[in-house]
Amino acid sequence: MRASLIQICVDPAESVAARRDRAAGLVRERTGSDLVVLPELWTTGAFAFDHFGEHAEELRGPTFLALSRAARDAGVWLHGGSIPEHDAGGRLYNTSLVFAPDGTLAASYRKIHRFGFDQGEAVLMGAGDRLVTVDLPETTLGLATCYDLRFPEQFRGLVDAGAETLVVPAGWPARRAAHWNLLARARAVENQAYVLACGTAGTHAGTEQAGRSLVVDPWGEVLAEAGTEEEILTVDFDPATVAATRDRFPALKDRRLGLAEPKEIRP
Ligand SMILES: NC(=O)CCC(=O)C(=O)O
Repeated sequence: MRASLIQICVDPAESVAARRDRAAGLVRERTGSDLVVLPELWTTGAFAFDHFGEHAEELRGPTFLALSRAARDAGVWLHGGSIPEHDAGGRLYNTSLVFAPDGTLAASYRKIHRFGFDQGEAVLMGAGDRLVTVDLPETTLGLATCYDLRFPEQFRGLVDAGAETLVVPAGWPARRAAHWNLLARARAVENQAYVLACGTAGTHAGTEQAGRSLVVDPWGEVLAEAGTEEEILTVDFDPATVAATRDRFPALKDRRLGLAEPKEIRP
């Protein structure tokens, strides 16, 4: 299976409309890949909180249409990264869109863990409450977005739902690049799954982006890693390695669920 991660540069000097056209063009050039992945909130920038409302779209808005056509033209599965979505009531969500090769929407996923503590995304956007997997002919994708990477229970839930390839679009900042790499590898090792982690390049809202997109195999080996600039990372991987790894080293079978609550021990 061939995956291409488009680590696009989010530069405030480029308009959202221009970046949308450019991203669609980059997807069209990936004919021959099975799966193409874009990062989190690449239209606005994940840290451009002040612009979330201005650039929010209904689910089937301009970015949806551009990505749907690009997926169809390229004949690829497309994880279109995420958009700032507004629902009918005007509530915002950080929503990922996955398209089938005929351009139809295969799945959408609203980011569950919002970043910012009491600021930014955490107060501006609503939280998703649904784990999402997507069946491709070769593998089952499990969806998560950026800050979700810090919450292993979400990934275990995806694995329990059948996920073998965990896809994580992100807008991860450069100052925590070491966490990005470590957490992506940890999620791959503990879940014995592929991790496709696609970030952005550039600096927006004063936040330098890490780039450093990576693909990790179920044994924790980094198959490919991008630099810090705009780049397309293309990797061939064998989805059958997930089952082979889980058979050879069946740690997932040794889980101890439903343990008793800790007892208070008095001296
Ligand atoms: N957009 C994000 O979710 C950023 C997450 C982040 O910076 C971190 O977890 O660190």
